Amino acid sequence: TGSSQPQRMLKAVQKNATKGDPQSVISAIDHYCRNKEWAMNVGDDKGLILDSVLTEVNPSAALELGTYCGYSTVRIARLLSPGSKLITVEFNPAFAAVARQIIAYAGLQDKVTLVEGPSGDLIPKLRERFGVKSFDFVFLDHWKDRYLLDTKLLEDCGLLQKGTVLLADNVICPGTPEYLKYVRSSPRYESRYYKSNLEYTKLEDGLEKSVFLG
Ligand SMILES: COCc1ccccc1-c1cc(O)c2[nH]cnc(=O)c2c1
Ligand SMILES: [Mg+2]
Repeated sequence: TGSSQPQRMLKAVQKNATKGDPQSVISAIDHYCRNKEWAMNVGDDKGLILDSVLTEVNPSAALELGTYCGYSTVRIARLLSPGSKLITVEFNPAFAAVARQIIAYAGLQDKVTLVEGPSGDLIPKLRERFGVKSFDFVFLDHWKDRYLLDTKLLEDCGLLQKGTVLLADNVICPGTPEYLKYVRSSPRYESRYYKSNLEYTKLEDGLEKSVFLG
């Protein structure tokens, strides 16, 4: 049996990036996925929007749903202020194993806690396990049919506070219609669409930024 795509991505990072240099890890993954093998990282186009929203929010407690190989984990963690933390949740153990190595290669392991398991089971345990009061920023990039369920779960667990920013990937492709309808119609959210491209393609995709109003 040969290597998996995540393992090939890790090899590309180890070959082409500089240990401890997050930007080189990001560039190595983007180069590999654009020129060798497409992969479902948020990518460089949408990544610039993620960077700008992240910089604006400057969260002390951030949550990512859907780690995959850790590309957006590295993009987020590299911009966190000292002492700020990112918790990232991944269901697939093979993805998590590669992500841990890519996050460590970037030198960001002290800012990131990777938790393996289903988001629906883990979200209610984040407070007791990690002492999280609430999140300032949430990046949704996992199963599209979990976006709305997990958003409601975060609300019900009191893990969102007035001003918390939710940023959702893939709201056009593959698409998250129920989630969009909810955040755009609920009086509890102020929502805005950032048009972009599906990673490494010319197809449309975008990010939806939704501020929780409390
Ligand atoms: C497995 O489908 C891959 C794919 C194929 C065609 C179009 C989009 C996607 C896609 C793109 C993404 O950024 C994604 N992000 C997170 N979880 C996903 O399942 C996901 C899927
Ligand atoms: Mg995505």
